[in-house]
Amino acid sequence: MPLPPSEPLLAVEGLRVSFAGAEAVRGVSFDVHPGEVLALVGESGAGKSLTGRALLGLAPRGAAVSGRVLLRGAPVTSADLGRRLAWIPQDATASLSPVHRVDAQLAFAARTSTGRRRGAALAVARRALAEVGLAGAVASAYPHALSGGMRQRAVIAMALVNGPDLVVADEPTTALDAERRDQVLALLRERCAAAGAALLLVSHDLESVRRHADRVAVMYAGRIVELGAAEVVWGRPAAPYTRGLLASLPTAGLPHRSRLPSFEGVPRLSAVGCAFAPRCPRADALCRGEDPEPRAYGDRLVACHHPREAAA
Ligand SMILES: Nc1ncnc2c1ncn2[C@@H]1O[C@H](COP(=O)(O)OP(=O)(O)OP(=O)(O)O)[C@@H](O)[C@H]1O
Repeated sequence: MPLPPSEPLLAVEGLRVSFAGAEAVRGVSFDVHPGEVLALVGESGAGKSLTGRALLGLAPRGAAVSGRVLLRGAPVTSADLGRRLAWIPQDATASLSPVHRVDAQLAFAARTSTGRRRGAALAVARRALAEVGLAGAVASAYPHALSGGMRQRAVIAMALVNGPDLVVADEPTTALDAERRDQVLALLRERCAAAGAALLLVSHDLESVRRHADRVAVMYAGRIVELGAAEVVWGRPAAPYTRGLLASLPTAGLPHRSRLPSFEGVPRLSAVGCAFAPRCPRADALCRGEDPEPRAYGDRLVACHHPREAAA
């Protein structure tokens, strides 16, 4: 069912994930719109994967999760996973079963969550595989007979086999070299667009995100610090953390002296104030005393007491 442009496909509201009282995701809110590519970026440990997993109901054992996740206005349930919501985990190709043919594995996915009959499910599976360029003998091979790139395509076909509204892909290309990474992401984006599915891309690969995302949410220490259209956030970052993150790109074109001089140290999670304050060149007493809430700053959201737009 098509949605009015203003109504989000997915609404994440105040998502929190903690382990034994220690919060790893600290009140994350964002929307995903139909058909868009939204990237969650940030350095290792920022809480990107946990956010992606928790919103699908796949938080690891021992995690306490709170907040609301609405799909087309209704709370997400376990029945949505594999049907309206698809998940491409890190190292997804390793999750293909070595003892079943690729088309049979997709057919299984197309049967269990939809109630299709065996023959219909196999036809759907083969069509999904053909759409990513895996047809004939390749489609009915065992995973070990396929190249790494072919297995990646099979994983994309598997995610899309039931026509989901949203695909959540967690670092889908980490194991690949830069050129293959880009090809796989381009294929993933193209197939999602063709199927009318939105894509939530969890990634620390900033170069790929620059090319493939419509919007970007930058995470730091369990919070979103900046969220907006990719060309806005990448072209004119406003949060000091985003600017530092982009300066770490070799192609960002910033003179070395304009890079964040204090991009060292660790986030401050237990104390009051902004978690980035110990590393931030703009931090003052307000930053050390009060954690900034996300608020509108021009055409984006920024959680910073002293946002300042700067050319990247
Ligand atoms: N099962 C777990 N038990 C305890 N802490 C966890 C668990 N999973 C994640 N964490 C903690 O939560 C924080 C966020 O983890 P997460 O995997 O979301 O980071 P990330 O931003 O995806 O990083 P990366 O890019 O390295 O995957 C980390 O500090 C991590 O130590």
